[in-house]
Amino acid sequence: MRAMPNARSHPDPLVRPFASAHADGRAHHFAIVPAAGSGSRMGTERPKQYLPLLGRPLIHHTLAVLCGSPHIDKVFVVLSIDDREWSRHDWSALGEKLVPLFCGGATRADSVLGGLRAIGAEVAQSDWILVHDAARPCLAAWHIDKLVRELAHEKVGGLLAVPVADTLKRADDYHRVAATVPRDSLWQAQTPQMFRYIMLRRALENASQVTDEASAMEAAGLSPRLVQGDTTNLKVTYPLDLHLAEWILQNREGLKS
Ligand SMILES: Nc1ccn([C@@H]2O[C@H](COP(=O)(O)OP(=O)(O)OP(=O)(O)O)[C@@H](O)[C@H]2O)c(=O)n1
Ligand SMILES: C[C@](O)(CO)[C@H](O)COP(=O)(O)O
Repeated sequence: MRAMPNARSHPDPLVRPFASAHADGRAHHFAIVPAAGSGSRMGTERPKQYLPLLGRPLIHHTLAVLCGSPHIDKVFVVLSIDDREWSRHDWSALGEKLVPLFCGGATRADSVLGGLRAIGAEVAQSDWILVHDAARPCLAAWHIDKLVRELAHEKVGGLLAVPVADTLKRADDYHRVAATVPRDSLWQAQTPQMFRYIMLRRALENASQVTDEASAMEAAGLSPRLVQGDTTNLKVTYPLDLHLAEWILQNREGLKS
């Protein structure tokens, strides 16, 4: 008869019966960086995370800030199974924290969930996971500091976000204004989004068609906390964003809010 696996040491945290912890008794912080997208809105043949930005692949800037953060123990970057670019670049300057995982999926949520599954054996259930888009290369150390500090005593976790600053219009099918939408209480979600490993994994396993981690947590009935960031942490989506990102990185010191 085949021996039953010991549930307490089972590699899949969803099977373990109670929250495990590290030997030092504290929750650790890990980053997951979804980088398996094709960048269709950018319109370039090369996926946007590898486009040159100040002499390095765009994603190098993103990973450098995460790897350089004293808060973060390891940085897992989730790449497409078919990725042809990663091995063409030198990542050695980023040090030992960086771990590539070739397990990206069809959507951003699939890529994040693939990453969470892949690291299941080395994280504790209550560890914090910071999910950050590869396509946000202007993340700054102070963004991470603020997020980690403000969420340290939260049960659920939360995300960086900025209050909507413009008047909002809902369009009809002909690009005419159908309505003005009250912007009170509206925020634009950014990343990192920081949640406990087991809660985030369960939420994503059960969610359908979510565009960020917070949405999956909301679908699970939880209320992530909004931590105010700033617009320098932009997502490079369209060609103009690449120029804005370059300017922000070159002028970073003068932009600290
Ligand atoms: N299947 C996917 C799709 C997206 N991403 C990642 O999720 C982040 C945010 O997604 P987005 O800006 O939409 O990137 P793309 O999907 O590459 O862009 P587009 O939607 O324009 O195709 C990016 O770092 C992207 O690489 C991913 O890991 N796996
Ligand atoms: C996660 C995100 O960056 C928060 O703004 C965003 O939802 C990603 O969306 P995309 O449509 O995959 O670019």
